[in-house]
Amino acid sequence: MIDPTTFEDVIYEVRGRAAWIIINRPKLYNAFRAQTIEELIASFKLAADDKGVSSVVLTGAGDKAFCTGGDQSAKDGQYDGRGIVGLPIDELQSIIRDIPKPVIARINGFAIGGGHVFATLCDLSIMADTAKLGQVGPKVGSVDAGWGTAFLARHVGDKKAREIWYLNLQYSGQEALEMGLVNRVVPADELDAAVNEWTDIIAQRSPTALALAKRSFNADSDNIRGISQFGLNAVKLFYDTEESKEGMRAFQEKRAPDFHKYVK
Ligand SMILES: CC(C)(COP(=O)(O)OP(=O)(O)OC[C@H]1O[C@@H](n2cnc3c(N)ncnc32)[C@H](O)[C@@H]1OP(=O)(O)O)[C@@H](O)C(=O)NCCC(=O)NCCSC(=O)c1cc(O)c2ccccc2c1O
Repeated sequence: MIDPTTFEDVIYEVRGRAAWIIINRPKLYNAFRAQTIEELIASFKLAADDKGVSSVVLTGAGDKAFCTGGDQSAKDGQYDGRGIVGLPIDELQSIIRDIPKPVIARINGFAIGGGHVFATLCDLSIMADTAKLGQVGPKVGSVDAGWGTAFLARHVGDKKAREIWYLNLQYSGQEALEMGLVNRVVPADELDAAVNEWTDIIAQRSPTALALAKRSFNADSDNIRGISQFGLNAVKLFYDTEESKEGMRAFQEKRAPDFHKYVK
């Protein structure tokens, strides 16, 4: 039996017909550690099993960040929990796809690194005009190869996905909208109203039709799950290298990383 009141890193609330799953580590810009991922998985299981819930909202606490990916202060090579890289990140990514209910990313601030991948995986994304999206993997010695790369390219096109991963720029709501990465951009103070409007509409729709539509969209990209598993196993080896650790240390020490000696 999952008891969300015992969660430390995640707030789980049912608001009307929508389950709100809120990453609650605002001081760390809602970066995740292993425990956060476990609580997120548990939250999605609760939402999946609750017949009163017709959609899920994934978001971050506060106004600074949606999620900025793996907690670099909890990482020394691998992360600190179970799973291939010390995070059951693949289980969480799978449940976002497999839950037979639409998942809406409420992008209230930075969606960076693994947070960017979550936003990519959600069925729909509504973004505040003050928020920013971007990838940092090659800047910090990491990569989410699969959902983060190949699935991103399905949304924004191959060239744009490569730009996002190779240059690690940050993109505004308007740019994210233009590249097809989000569905809607609204003023920050209208974000909740926009999310509620969509969860209310979804609550009126046939749950079975929605579940079948979601499964059919997923079927066309399910091969990426295999790429993702392969990528995760490769990243596990990468995390133990000095090259990857240089990226992580540079972020922690607030300096630019020096990767020059690793050029192939
Ligand atoms: C989000 C930022 C662009 C914000 O920059 P800004 O300059 O505005 O603010 P600060 O950098 O000073 O950040 C404020 C404050 O928050 C802390 N913080 C932010 N992000 C993190 C984080 N991820 N971990 C720990 N702490 C964080 C920061 O240290 C500051 O704290 P102070 O105490 O000093 O005030 C910028 O912060 C940024 O780029 N953050 C992201 C950094 C990052 O490296 N993210 C992880 C990338 S790797 C990853 O997420 C990942 C995800 C996956 O899904 C994977 C799957 C498979 C394999 C690998 C994966 C993987 O590696």
